[in-house]
Amino acid sequence: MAWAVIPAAGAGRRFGAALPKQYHEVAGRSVLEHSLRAVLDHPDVDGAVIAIAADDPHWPGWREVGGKPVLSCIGGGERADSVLAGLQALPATVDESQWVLVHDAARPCLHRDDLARLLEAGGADAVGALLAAPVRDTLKRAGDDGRSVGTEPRERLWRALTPQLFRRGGLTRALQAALAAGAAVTDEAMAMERMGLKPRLVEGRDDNLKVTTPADLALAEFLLAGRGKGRSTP
Ligand SMILES: Nc1ccn([C@@H]2O[C@H](COP(=O)(O)OP(=O)(O)OP(=O)(O)O)[C@@H](O)[C@H]2O)c(=O)n1
Ligand SMILES: C[C@](O)(CO)[C@H](O)COP(=O)(O)O
Repeated sequence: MAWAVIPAAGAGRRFGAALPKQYHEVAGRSVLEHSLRAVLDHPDVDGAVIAIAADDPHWPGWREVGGKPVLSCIGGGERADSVLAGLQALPATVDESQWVLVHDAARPCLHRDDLARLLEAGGADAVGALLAAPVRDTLKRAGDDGRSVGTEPRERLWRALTPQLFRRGGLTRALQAALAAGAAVTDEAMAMERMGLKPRLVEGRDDNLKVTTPADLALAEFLLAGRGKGRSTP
């Protein structure tokens, strides 16, 4: 069994709208609600803690979604700070050894099959696991003039997605160590890697996109509407 931590305290600067991207509506629900329901829909997920911005006027104040408990906490300046705050806000009944799923509020298109495979593979792994997608495009290095100065080898390169699945205690300590060292960790696996651990890569769908710019919102709308308007991920 697992709990989820949903980092949802970002300002959405690259999205460039007054309303933070996690609160924009797609396919009948907010981006945040789709992302939350995508993890809560799994029978082995017991509840969620959502890290929101201080004084977030858009936070709906949910106490339960889909019959499962939803807690909230105040996030921090960086995503890692928000995730750590979420871990610390988990119920005391979620002990150190229990699995925690960290899933971006900005990833509403998580497919149930990907979540099921992550929970199965990660739950059997000593370290934990993350959804990721193999790089399938040629990668270019840009020069100062905006021109290609070379091609990067892409063999064995993967794009990290979320959810990422780690045990509460180990992830908490890894994030605390990274933040204390002033290390910029952009995902949970990176914090674990800093501790010398090797999380399992679980291949996920390319359409598990992170809403970052307005164009992503249109694509998320298309994907989610195609799965049934306003329903959880079928
Ligand atoms: N201090 C932060 C920064 C980000 N996030 C969350 O982490 C996820 C991924 O971050 P990103 O896509 O970078 O969101 P923003 O930081 O809002 O976007 P930007 O970098 O464009 O401002 C999002 O669900 C975002 O809400 C968070 O909880 N706390
Ligand atoms: C966690 C993440 O979504 C994995 O790809 C990504 O690192 C978030 O990065 P962002 O810059 O906070 O969007």
